[in-house]
Amino acid sequence: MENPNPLLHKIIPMRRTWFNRVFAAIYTCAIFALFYHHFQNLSINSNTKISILMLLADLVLALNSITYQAFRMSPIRRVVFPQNIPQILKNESEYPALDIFICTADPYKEPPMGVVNTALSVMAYDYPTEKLSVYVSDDGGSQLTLFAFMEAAKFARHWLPFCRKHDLVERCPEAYFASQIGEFTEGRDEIEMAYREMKITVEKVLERGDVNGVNHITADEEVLKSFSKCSGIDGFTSRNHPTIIQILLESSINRDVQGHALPNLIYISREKIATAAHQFKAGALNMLLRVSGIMTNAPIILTLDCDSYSNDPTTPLRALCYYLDPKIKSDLAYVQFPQIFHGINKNDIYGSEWKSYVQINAYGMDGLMGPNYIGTGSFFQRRALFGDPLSILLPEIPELSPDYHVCKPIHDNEILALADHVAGCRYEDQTRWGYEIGFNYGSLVEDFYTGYRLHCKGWKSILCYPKRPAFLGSSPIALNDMLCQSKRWFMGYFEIICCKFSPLTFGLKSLNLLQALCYIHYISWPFWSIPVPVYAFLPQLALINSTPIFPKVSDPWFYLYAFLFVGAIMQEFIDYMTTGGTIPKWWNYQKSWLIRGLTSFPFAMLEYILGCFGFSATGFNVTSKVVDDEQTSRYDKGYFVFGVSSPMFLTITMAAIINLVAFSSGIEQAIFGKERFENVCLQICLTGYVVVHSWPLYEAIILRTDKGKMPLKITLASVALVLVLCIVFPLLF
Ligand SMILES: O=c1ccn([C@@H]2O[C@H](COP(=O)(O)OP(=O)(O)O[C@H]3O[C@H](CO)[C@@H](O)[C@H](O)[C@H]3O)[C@@H](O)[C@H]2O)c(=O)[nH]1
Ligand SMILES: [Mn+2]
Repeated sequence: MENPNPLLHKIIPMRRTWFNRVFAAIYTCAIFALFYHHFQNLSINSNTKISILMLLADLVLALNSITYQAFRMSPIRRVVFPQNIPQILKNESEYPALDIFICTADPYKEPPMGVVNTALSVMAYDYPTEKLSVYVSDDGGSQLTLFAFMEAAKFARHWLPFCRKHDLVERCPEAYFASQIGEFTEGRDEIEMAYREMKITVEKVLERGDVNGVNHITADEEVLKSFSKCSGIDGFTSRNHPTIIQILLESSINRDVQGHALPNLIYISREKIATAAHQFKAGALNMLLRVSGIMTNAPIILTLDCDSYSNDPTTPLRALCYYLDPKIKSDLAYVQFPQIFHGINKNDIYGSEWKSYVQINAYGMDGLMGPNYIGTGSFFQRRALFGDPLSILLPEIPELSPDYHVCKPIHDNEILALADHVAGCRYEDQTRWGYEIGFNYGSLVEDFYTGYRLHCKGWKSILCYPKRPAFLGSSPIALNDMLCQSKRWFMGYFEIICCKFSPLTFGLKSLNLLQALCYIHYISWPFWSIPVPVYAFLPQLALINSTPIFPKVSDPWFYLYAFLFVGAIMQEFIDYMTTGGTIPKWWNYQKSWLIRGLTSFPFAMLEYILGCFGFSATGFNVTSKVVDDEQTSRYDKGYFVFGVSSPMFLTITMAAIINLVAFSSGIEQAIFGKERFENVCLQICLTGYVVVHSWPLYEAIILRTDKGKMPLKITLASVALVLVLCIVFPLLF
């Protein structure tokens, strides 16, 4: 007999929880002891300036470590059983509709073929086709992206049946053709040829920067019409143009080569004028929320970055395992899949996996109110973007309400006119969009902020972490790109700390305490710009000047320092290794924190402060997804890619140099007995730790000759600045 309530999901608590709790208690006590020691020191020490700086640094580290424990109080893992869904949903028509949002912003940083691949991979989902709608938002307002999508719509007619026929797992064409070399699949050669042809055409057009003159375009009148919208207007730029909506595929009309329905595919570039704030990605998402509301109004929405293609066609069914459970659905805002990247090198030299963020901490929040929203790979309940779980907040027009039933076809003139209206750049003026309805404005990490605000309203979220990654995205391989990306995030965190809804005030009141501590942990990341530079320069400069600043080996306080340092590192190490990490990756992740602490964090702080005084405008600088073969090969071999003369390289080069100097000086002092080894032991150990981490820098400064090495300008400037520091230090302290 069939089970009326088949099992869809299950929770598995993690075994280490008790150990975590005991450790948290001991570690917190040790931190309090440290501050006792600090204040004792302040009252007797002659060198108060150094002590105050060290105290400040330790305060930030303490806040970070204590809040870090919140993630470890009740971590859980979950399992889903999508194979049981057919017992509940007997017909395809019973499946809830799914609207998929893909955002892109610049055809030169985000190559249209990449965006097209993402779209094709989700159009081919194992899900009733008539229920799928893919909406592409193009903030670049580019005819090149539109052109690529017109080609993709034609290709989809072949690609979707091909995936279905061979039951492919890999449904992103580029990834499929790259992975299956040598295997025989019937019809593969033909379809690969069609794909390559499309790719060449699109790339040629991109190179020329213009679609006019491509032979088969001029033949098609419909196509001409939409392009004339893009380019026929005087002064048309990506920042100044009317709304462009192009229905590329309509499920009720278009068929694939086997006569099956195709999903809806709609291209939209919202209206832009120079004087209106367009709110970056959050603005784009809200526009998509409205346009999709008018056209299909699906109850479930998947948001994707242009580079996160689907790596598993069953993903929507996994999300459905939660949305089909009425007990869970009532206050479930989103099901978050982790952000996993392809193309990261073997030992992940930049720590780009963000393992603690993506995996370890996410399991921890999942046991509380749920993981934070990370902008991509998230299945939202549309209703959650309108008010709290108990009371719905209705938008200005009834057609935008999450429970409105659309009864006209997409191409209907009324629908199109209304869609055009709600995509207008003045539409949101004097409305609650971006503040109480939809995705939240006010932070460069709109994703994090939106998830946080939803949790504050009482919504929950769930982490779905299947073995096979559901999505794969791209991650920067040039160090400067990576640092600029983190800098943008940290500026976003600053905006959140300082806003009216800061987790430090509003969050603590509205959330469960542990969940609030998790959010505080993240928003306190930018303050790493205090301890890392302090610990990277101060003990070193003091060592060069033979000034001991930590307790000596015979002092009992020495063991406290040792415990705090080793304890923190070991906790991370255990977390890392028990979630499938390797030792080199863990080591590099440590390094990445030191690097960010000297670059992205302080630069974000500086830029944020300058911004407050009106000296710099904060903006969403899109991360480049262009693949540079030369850089990639260097990165794949495990080398840092410097190359450009970025000011952010100055601080890390300075730290590398000064630590080397201090380390040699410390060893010399110890050997020649000027300062007894036990007095400066901790300083020498710390300096040695940084020196070992700085190896890639020494290599890039001295040994490398390739284009990715450290520019000579940066090295010379750093040496000069280090000299200045060495001269100034004895005068100041
Ligand atoms: O004005 C804009 C700026 C960006 N985007 C899109 O936003 C996405 C993310 O941009 P990206 O440059 O890749 O930023 P990342 O830092 O890699 O993105 C991470 O961090 C962002 C918040 O800073 C989140 O929105 C993303 O989901 C998350 O992957 C891309 O698809 C862009 O096309 C827009 O649509 N409009
Ligand atoms: Mn990205």
